[in-house]
Amino acid sequence: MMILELTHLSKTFGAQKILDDLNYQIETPEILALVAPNGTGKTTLLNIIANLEPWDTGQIEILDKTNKQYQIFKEMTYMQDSTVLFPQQTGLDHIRLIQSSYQLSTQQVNRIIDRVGIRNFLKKQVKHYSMGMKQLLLFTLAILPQPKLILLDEPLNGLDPRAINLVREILLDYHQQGTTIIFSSHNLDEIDRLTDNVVFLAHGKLVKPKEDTLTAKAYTVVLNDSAVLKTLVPVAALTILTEHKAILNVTPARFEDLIKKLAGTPNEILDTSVKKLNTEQIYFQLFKNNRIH
Ligand SMILES: Nc1ncnc2c1ncn2[C@@H]1O[C@H](COP(=O)(O)OP(=O)(O)OP(=O)(O)O)[C@@H](O)[C@H]1O
Repeated sequence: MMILELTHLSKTFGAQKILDDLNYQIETPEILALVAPNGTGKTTLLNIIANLEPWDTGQIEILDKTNKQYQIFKEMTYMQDSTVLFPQQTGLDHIRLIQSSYQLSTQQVNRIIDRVGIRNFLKKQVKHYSMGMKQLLLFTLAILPQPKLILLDEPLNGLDPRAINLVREILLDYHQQGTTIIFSSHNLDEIDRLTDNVVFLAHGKLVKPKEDTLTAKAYTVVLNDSAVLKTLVPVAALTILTEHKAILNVTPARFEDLIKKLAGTPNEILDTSVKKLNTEQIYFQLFKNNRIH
């Protein structure tokens, strides 16, 4: 069964092309992070997947059903931003609404409330919630039905480190039980803690960096005089750590070339370690000026 299938998806707002013949498939349960600069179209894409926003062309299938069938919401939930909450209602009112829509047992609901640890403020009206409290309520609402697919739009926003840890643990648990999680975030360190499965929305497409598509690797090298690298490596690709140690962001071919050039000289590279690029490094490669439009 296909969990999510996006086929030839396009969307424009005026002159701005948000999605451009985008194709993407998820076949097995995964945790997928969606990353792009502000205003690129992450929320728009999630809204379109949930059929809350019209799109121009293309098809979306969720668990082998078109997303135009409202039944998809039996198997999928979507954590949007806090504007979807009702300020006059309590947290508990929101939870009861989900409980009755999905016919969840009180035992299941209580277990999840306690796991997220939000019981102490559930009787307050949402208008009196802090941003983090709203986020935790929204998160609880999204996980309550234990769906097969959860979309989360910036779920970590406004959460303190303990809450972030908790959300991470719960998402990992759900994933282990077979739930697919797609979340957007600007918190790149947190993304790396949660998953190494990251897609970047760039030029209207979802770009997945694979080993062979990475144009650079980070090499940490030890040599006699690290300053000598300034004459051989583009400044932007070089971070000098100490007199003898530097980090190079260069392609494998360029690195090999450098080793050959320095071999047998007083500045021969004495030791090397290679690090896979983290999401932040890939982000800055893809979105050089933090803008793609
Ligand atoms: N209803 C709309 N009408 C016109 N333009 C819109 C509309 N909704 C969104 N946009 C534009 O589409 C672009 C993508 O917006 P979107 O909210 O999807 O970005 P995002 O990647 O989620 O951004 P952020 O990281 O800031 O949350 C933005 O330039 C935004 O101004």
